[in-house]
Amino acid sequence: MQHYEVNFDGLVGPTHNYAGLSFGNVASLSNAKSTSSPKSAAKQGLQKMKALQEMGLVQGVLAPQERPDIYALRRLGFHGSDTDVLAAAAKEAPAIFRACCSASSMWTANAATVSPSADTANGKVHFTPANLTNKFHRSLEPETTGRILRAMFANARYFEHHRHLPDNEHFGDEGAANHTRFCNEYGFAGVELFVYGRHAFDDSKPAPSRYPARQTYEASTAVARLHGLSDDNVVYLQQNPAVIDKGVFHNDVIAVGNQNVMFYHQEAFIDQQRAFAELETKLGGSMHFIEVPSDVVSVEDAVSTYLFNTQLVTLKPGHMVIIAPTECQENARVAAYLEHLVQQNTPIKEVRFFDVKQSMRNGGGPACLRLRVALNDQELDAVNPHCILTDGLFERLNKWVDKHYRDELSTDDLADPQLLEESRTALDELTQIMHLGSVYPFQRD
Ligand SMILES: N=C(N)NCCC[C@H](NC(=O)CCC(=O)O)C(=O)O
Repeated sequence: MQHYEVNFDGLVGPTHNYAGLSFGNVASLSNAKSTSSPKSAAKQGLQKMKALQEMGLVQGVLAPQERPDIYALRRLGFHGSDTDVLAAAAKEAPAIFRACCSASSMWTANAATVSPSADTANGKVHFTPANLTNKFHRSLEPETTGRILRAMFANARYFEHHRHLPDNEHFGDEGAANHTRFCNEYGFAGVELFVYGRHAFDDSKPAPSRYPARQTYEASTAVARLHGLSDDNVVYLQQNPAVIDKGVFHNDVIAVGNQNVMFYHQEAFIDQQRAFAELETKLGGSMHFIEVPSDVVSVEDAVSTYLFNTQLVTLKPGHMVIIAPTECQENARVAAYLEHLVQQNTPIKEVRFFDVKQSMRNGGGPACLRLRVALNDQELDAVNPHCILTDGLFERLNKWVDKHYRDELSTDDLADPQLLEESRTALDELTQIMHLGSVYPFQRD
């Protein structure tokens, strides 16, 4: 049997904009109110997907969500026609309105936590959409995420879907951005590392003081229980609160893992020695722990370049490639470190750079844009085939973007009723291209 790690990248939605919504995410705040380009954002994402497909990897696509979220605005008391709702919300509550327009579902590392069948008690692939409670604009995502995932992974023989955790910060869950699966081979049972920012039910434990810790220990343990993981294949590790306070709002901003490689910054964790020893013992194989020292790359450089928000993909046994944003190339210290890294005797042999600047300006690097799902070939056959990138789908999606997306969008444009119409028309067509059925609220009224 063959095994694959499939990356499902988020397709950037038609309302991609910079509204400065994410306190604790340095890029989001510093680019607030600048003009975005939804068209180039979507195309940059598609180019990355195509490049990975051309490297011989199986590449998937995850559909964006409907925005502006008229339904959220109606729940908040705005009423009348859709145009009335948009106008009143934009005028009376502009900050809430902008939050309801975010295209943040593009960062599919936050869509869900996924456990491959080799790790779970019932031998199925398990999915739990992330509740994303820490940010209002992101808390609007989980219901539709759940519907889209069910439309992509529909076969109950292979796939099990859970409801997102209770919508409360005690169970704040940010999905795969804080979850890394290690294994010797994708098809073998692995060890799932859950990284959390704070304990919600124990105030005596360390926590950041400036910026929020979005993922709680209690959320991580709940997901592990839902997925039927055993104590023998789970490790928990706390993020260093000091780096959260420097802008590391998810673990994937300071660490990335693949198979038996853990690439991370010296200051990423607390109690790392215990956790790494446990990880190695539970994996029953030898791990490569590649630590980047602070005097070579500072946390600030890691945050501004997204050195760790890179994808680490295996092209052939023992040959991994880092998929990095061009920001890493533009920073002399980070570029020099990467050049040095590929000459060391580790499985990381190459670096390839990609321009995902439209996403980076909101704090989303290459790793944020993808959700990893390890599958065997029977499971892959059971995935909705219209969500797997082929040359044909790539071409079709590019044409679809050209037809429906704006070249430029400012936050003032978000109240334009025409934008809502354009977004719905685009998504309606997309559900036909990707055979998703009626996953969006406007299709279900
Ligand atoms: N690291 C991972 N896995 N994901 C990155 C998510 C970026 C996202 N940015 C935003 O939501 C900004 C939207 C705005 O400001 O308009 C966030 O902070 O949740």
